[in-house]
Order: sequence, then structure tokens, then C-alpha cells
Amino acid sequence: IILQRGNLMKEKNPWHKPVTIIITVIGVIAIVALVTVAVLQNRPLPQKYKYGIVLDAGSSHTALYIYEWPAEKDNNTGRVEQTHSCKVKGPGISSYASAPLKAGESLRACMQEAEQRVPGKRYHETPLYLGATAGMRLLNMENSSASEKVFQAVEEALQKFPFSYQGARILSGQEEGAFGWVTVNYLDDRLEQGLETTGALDLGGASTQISFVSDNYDGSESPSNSVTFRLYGNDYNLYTHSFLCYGKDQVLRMALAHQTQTGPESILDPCFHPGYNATKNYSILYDSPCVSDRKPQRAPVNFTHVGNGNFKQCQNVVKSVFNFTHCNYTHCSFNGIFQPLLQGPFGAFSAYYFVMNFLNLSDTSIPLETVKEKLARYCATPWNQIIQQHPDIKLKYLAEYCFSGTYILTLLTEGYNFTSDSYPNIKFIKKIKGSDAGWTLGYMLNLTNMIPAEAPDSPPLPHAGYVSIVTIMALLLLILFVVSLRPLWPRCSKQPQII
Ligand SMILES: Nc1nc2c(ncn2[C@@H]2O[C@H](COP(=O)(O)OP(=O)(O)OP(=O)(O)O)[C@@H](O)[C@H]2O)c(=O)[nH]1
Ligand SMILES: [Ca+2]
Repeated sequence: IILQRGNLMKEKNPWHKPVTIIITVIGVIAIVALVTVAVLQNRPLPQKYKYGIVLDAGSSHTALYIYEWPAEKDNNTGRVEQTHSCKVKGPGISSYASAPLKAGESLRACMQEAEQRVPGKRYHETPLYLGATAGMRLLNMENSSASEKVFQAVEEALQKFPFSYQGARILSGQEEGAFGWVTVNYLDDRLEQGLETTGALDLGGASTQISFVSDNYDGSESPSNSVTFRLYGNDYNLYTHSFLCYGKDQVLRMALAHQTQTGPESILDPCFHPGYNATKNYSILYDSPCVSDRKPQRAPVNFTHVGNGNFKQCQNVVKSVFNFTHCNYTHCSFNGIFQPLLQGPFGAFSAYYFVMNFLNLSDTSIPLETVKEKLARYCATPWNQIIQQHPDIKLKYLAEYCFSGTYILTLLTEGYNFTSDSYPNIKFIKKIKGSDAGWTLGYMLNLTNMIPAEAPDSPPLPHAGYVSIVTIMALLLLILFVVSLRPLWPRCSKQPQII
């Protein structure tokens, strides 16, 4: 007998109940909606950027830098990047003392480039700063009304552009040193992470800065060298000093002036290559507050500048511009200026980099003695050979590398007290992660309050982690939901039984 069970107990399939179907559909829709909303809500928005422009009006030239950062995340570290730089044609603005309007005009081409680079709808909220350094400091000391006229002309020129002009001013030496240090450490992500900081060495045309944090400097000894910061919840007590007149162009003037004391018609200069011979003008040489008190009486109009390429003698000439005789502190660098013991790694930029990179001496793992030997050989190379080897380099730069290299080594070792052991702590750098090392970025970060004093609150989970967890939880819910409906699942109809 074949009994068909299905005929005896007619079971109803619960999935056919409208209520069950509705609940299931709503449940699935709710979970899909939850995942979709979580993913969409947290999807990175299309990037919108903000911009800032800083003009670095240095003694030898002006450069314009454009920075950008994501509009939503002003407070995060390592987010501001240099997107463009423009070198202004011609000399630094302080050279336009006798024709100030030209100082303003000289900036126009780079400002027009900035108009191309910054999106039009951001113009009005893009701050524009001009900071002048040692060239304008010297002009201001020499002739303050001339420096005011230069600033007026520059201001008028900059205000014609559609950016949010925030003013032009001379930075103090302290600011120049401290903002260079901020730039280097910001770009290296050392500030937000509270890591050991890197010291900053900046060599310009008219001044040079040294800035670093030292455990044995709390600011009480020589407080004028102290700058304190609270950044991302960490306190920093920075030592910084700017030596006016110790940029490489002014030191060259001082060295030449020193040598003209002994023979005003002709100088045999060990810092220039054998065979180098040029006629130079006395008034131009002495036209700077760094040397003006040393002009020999009854000096002729011109003097002949002849090279003999001797590194050892050049070191002595360069040393003559430093004064090591007095120190009223526990430690000094030179000219009676306090300096705590050197500490940590250092980044050396601007002319430190230009010069050491040209000389192929930017690798500081080369022992200091070897560096000196290589430089001595370079200085002794005849001038015509140097010209032949570097036909594409400006003669003015080319003539001065022996002098500049000797000055850099003397400044670092005799001036700042780097030794053969600590010399490898220096890195000669131009850029960090695509942004130029220099004071401009630190200056802008400070003026736009972009580095908070306290560490910003960060969400407990990164974006990707958050989305993953929400998705996994939603899937688990879905599975649980489906499993919980198990009693309602259709039973498999049993096979007919044969009795
Ligand atoms: N060899 C070489 N020298 C350069 C270059 N650019 C600038 N210099 C020289 O390096 C020195 C320092 O240049 P900068 O760092 O621009 O100096 P600055 O900002 O004008 O001067 P400060 O106001 O003292 O900071 C000056 O003597 C410049 O003439 C370059 O590309 N190559
Ligand atoms: Ca500079």
C-alpha cells in the first residue's frame, strides 16, 4: 500500500504567508540601506583644496611659493604641500632702493603665474604674504625711508591681484630661524608624532640661521635666543640665532674687504681659482653696512681681484671674519653669541645645499677630512679648466664655489662647533616631500593657525576600519535574521513511504 503522507496532513508553507514575506523584504531592505548609507556617507568626498601664497623676499632674489591643503582638514599635520614655486627675475627687492617701483613690477610675472595656478573661485580666500629677510634688514638699517618706499611699491603691486593680501614686512632673524625649523619638522611629520626634532641650518646671501632643540637649553641663558612653541600638545624650547652679515654674499664682501686692507690696488685671493682675474669696483664692494666701516682711505675706484686657489690660506681668510675672542656664556658659537651644545640631526638648506651639491660633497658620510681634501683640490683647479668643465653654469656662481665651500666648512666647524663625529648628523637638503625647505611654509602655517597647540581629537577608528566593521555587522545581522526565521523555513516534503 502506498500511503501518500501529503494527502493525510496538508502542510501550509509559511513562506507563503504575506506577513512573513513583508517582514523579510523589509529586513533585507533595511540591512542593504544601512550598508549603503554607511559606505556612501563615509566615501571620501571629491577633494577640494585651499591655497596660500608666500613671497620670500630674500637679499639675493625673491621667490613665490604656492601651498595647498584639503579644504576639510586644515588641522592635520603633513597635509600642507607646496604645489608651485616661481623665481622672480632680477635681484632681491632691497636692490631696488633707488627705483622702488621696479621692485613692485619685478613681482608681476610670478603673481600672474599664481593667478593661473590657483582656481579663480578660491582667489578671495587665498592669503598672500610677503616676508623680507636680511637684504631689507640691512637696507632698513642703512636707509629706512628707502626701505619704506620699497615696501610701499611692493604693497601697491600685490594689492592689484585678487588674492587676500595680508601684508609685507621684515621678519626678525628669530622668526626666520624658528619658521625654518617649523617647516623642516612639519614636513618630516615630527611635530604631530612628538618625535625628536631636526635642527635647521639656513644659509642665505646676507644672513645665516641656526635653530635646534637642546636638552641643556631651557631659555634661561641668553633668553633672546629662545623661542617656545606648543604644537600638537608638545612643548618645544627652541634655540635659534640669526647672524646678520654672515650670509655667503656678505661674508665674501667682508673677506674681500679684509684683504684690501693690505693692498688696495690688487688682491691675491686664495679663495678664487688660479688664473681668475677680474676688475672690481671699490664702492660696490663697500656698499653694505656689513663692511662700510672698513673702507681704506684714498681707495682707488677699482681693484684687481686675482685668484691663487689655496684652500688652507682661504680658510685663514674666512676665519678672519669670525671673532672668537670673547664669550660671556657657558658656550658660544662666535662673535660672543651663546650657543648650547649641538644636539640631534640637522637639515642644512638654501646655499648650504646649492654649494655642497655643486661640489659633489653633499654626502656627509664622507669623512670631514676627505671633504676638505676634495675641496682643496677643487680650489687649486685652474679657472679656465673650471669654465670648460661647467659651460652651462653662471660665471658668478662658478667663480665663488671654492670660497663658498670653504666658508660653509669653516662656519660649521669653527663657527658652530661641528666635529668630525657630529658632521655626519648634517643632511644637505633642498626639498622635503616635494616642498622646499625654508622659512616660508612655517610662516604661513603660523599665520593661518594651521598647527594647533593641542593634539587634535581623532576618530577612534580610521575610515576604512569603520566602513568594514559596519559592513561585517550588517552581514551578521542579515545571517542572524535569516537563521531566526528557521522555524518558518519550508520543510522538505518527505519521500512517500512504502509499508
Ligand atoms: N649656486 C647657486 N647659488 C644660488 C642659487 N640660488 C641662489 N643662490 C645663491 O645662494 C645664496 C643664498 O641664496 P638664498 O638662500 O636664496 O638667499 P636669500 O634668501 O636671497 O638671502 P637671505 O635674505 O640672506 O636669506 C645667494 O648668494 C644666492 O646668490 C642656485 O640655484 N645656485
Ligand atoms: Ca633666505
